[in-house]
Amino acid sequence: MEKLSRTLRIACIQLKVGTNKTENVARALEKIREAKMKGAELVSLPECFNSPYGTKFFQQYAEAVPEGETSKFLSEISKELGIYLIAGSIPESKENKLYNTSTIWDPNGNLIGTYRKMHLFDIDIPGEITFKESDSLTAGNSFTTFDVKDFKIGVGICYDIRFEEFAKIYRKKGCNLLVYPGAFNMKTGPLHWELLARARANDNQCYTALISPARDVNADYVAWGHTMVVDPWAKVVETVDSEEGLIVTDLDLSLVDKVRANIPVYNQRRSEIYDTIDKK
Ligand SMILES: O=C(O)CCC(=O)C(=O)O
Repeated sequence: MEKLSRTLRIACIQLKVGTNKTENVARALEKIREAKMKGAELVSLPECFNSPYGTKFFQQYAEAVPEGETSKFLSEISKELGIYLIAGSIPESKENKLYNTSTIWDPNGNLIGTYRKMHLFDIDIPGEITFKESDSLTAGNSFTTFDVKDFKIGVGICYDIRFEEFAKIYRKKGCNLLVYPGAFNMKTGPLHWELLARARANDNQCYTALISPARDVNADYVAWGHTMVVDPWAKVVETVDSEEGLIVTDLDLSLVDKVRANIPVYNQRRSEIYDTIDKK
């Protein structure tokens, strides 16, 4: 019984996302069912799973949370299947503002958390990729954690993974699993996606999962794919390529304990020194 609460079967869905919202949601529900059939207890969808990723789409696809239709389907499926669900993200509309928002559902279909992307993706690599989320989105300001068995899970979205302080706060809050629905691109994905997943897992000695949409070469924004789960040793335990796919894997907290005991960086930090210099 004790051991059971320290293992968790997680599923990460690398979903094919197109321009038809109804089809996107239906497809997500189908894949969530497949994950449940494989025994998943916690399922995660990618960033922007009901809408194409792009500033010009956010307004058109946005919904209120939890009043919108996508939330209704998410609540129903989590309850029907008795699973925890991190619903990647969707464009959320609230009081004339738009957010990139992840909703989290429990096995009774209750909304137990929402996370609004805190760091907006504004990038300008002339001649290659220019993207400015802050043209249409507002940033969130709060962290979101929730518990499943003995796991404490912290949620971030995509670009958030570049900010190591953000992940460190989750570690301080006691998280042992970080989940980032995300959609890197063909410029930053090849060098940075796996590097950042492994870096955050290594810094914080926790499991880290990154969940991308599948690659669509005809889309305005071409996602890198490569959904992956990394363990606290910073080892990639499972990954997929760029097509639609599903990872189902078991996480074990004894590995988190072991790594943290073997390499005690967390307790050896010299915060008193860093803080003084950082504040200057
Ligand atoms: O940081 C990157 O390279 C990609 C970030 C991104 O695509 C996003 O935040 O949605």
